[in-house]
Amino acid sequence: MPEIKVMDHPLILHKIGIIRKKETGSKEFRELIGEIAMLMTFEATRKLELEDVEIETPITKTKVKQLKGKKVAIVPILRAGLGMVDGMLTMIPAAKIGHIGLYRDPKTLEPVEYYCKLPEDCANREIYVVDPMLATGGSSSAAISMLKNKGVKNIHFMCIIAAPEGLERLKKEHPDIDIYIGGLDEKLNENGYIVPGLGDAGDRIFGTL
Ligand SMILES: O=P(O)(O)OC[C@H]1O[C@H](OP(=O)(O)OP(=O)(O)O)[C@H](O)[C@@H]1O
Ligand SMILES: O=c1cc[nH]c(=O)[nH]1
Ligand SMILES: [Mg+2]
Repeated sequence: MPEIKVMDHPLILHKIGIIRKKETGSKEFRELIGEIAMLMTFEATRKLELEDVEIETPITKTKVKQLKGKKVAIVPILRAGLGMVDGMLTMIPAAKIGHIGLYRDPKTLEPVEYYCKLPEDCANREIYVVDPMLATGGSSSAAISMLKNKGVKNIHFMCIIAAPEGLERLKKEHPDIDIYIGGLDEKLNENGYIVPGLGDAGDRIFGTL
């Protein structure tokens, strides 16, 4: 069963409070996005399957748990999704990384694709699509459709802030994926920005405001 989970861990909520502040500068913003992504990875990977394997400690033989089956790939939606990758790699260092380049046309709010490079074996991996912001849902829905067109089945989506409108769209267009959200906000404004939100995540991460 697909899972939709809004984070409730105090460390995650505290850090989200800091990135919302308009006076938080790029350096701190970028560091916190990475830390939040790292902490959210704990929740988002809870369903990964384990198997028992026999090993030898320096003392004796014993059984330990190891991750079973599919390997992981992280797929950030450029640019802002890049800010989440290093934090996630701290938790899953062997993950492969795919990149999907999309920007949202400021007038139409429609996603415009400009890049796609995925691991060759992505159809056999557990895929984590990441983007700090889920606003109308256009970008994340398009990215997930691109992956499905390449035969990827096990898709999880992780974002730090979501608008209800984007969550509804994603649930409708991709009812089969897990969705992990740091904070679920009130609404979108007339320009398609999340309220209260945190502004433009990509610009704040890369200092291009
Ligand atoms: O849910 P949506 O309405 O599609 O909006 C969300 C998208 O908008 C932002 O990207 P942006 O277009 O600002 O590109 P950037 O990451 O290069 O800044 C954000 O990082 C998402 O990708
Ligand atoms: O509030 C928003 C909406 C889309 N993209 C952002 O970076 N922020
Ligand atoms: Mg942006």
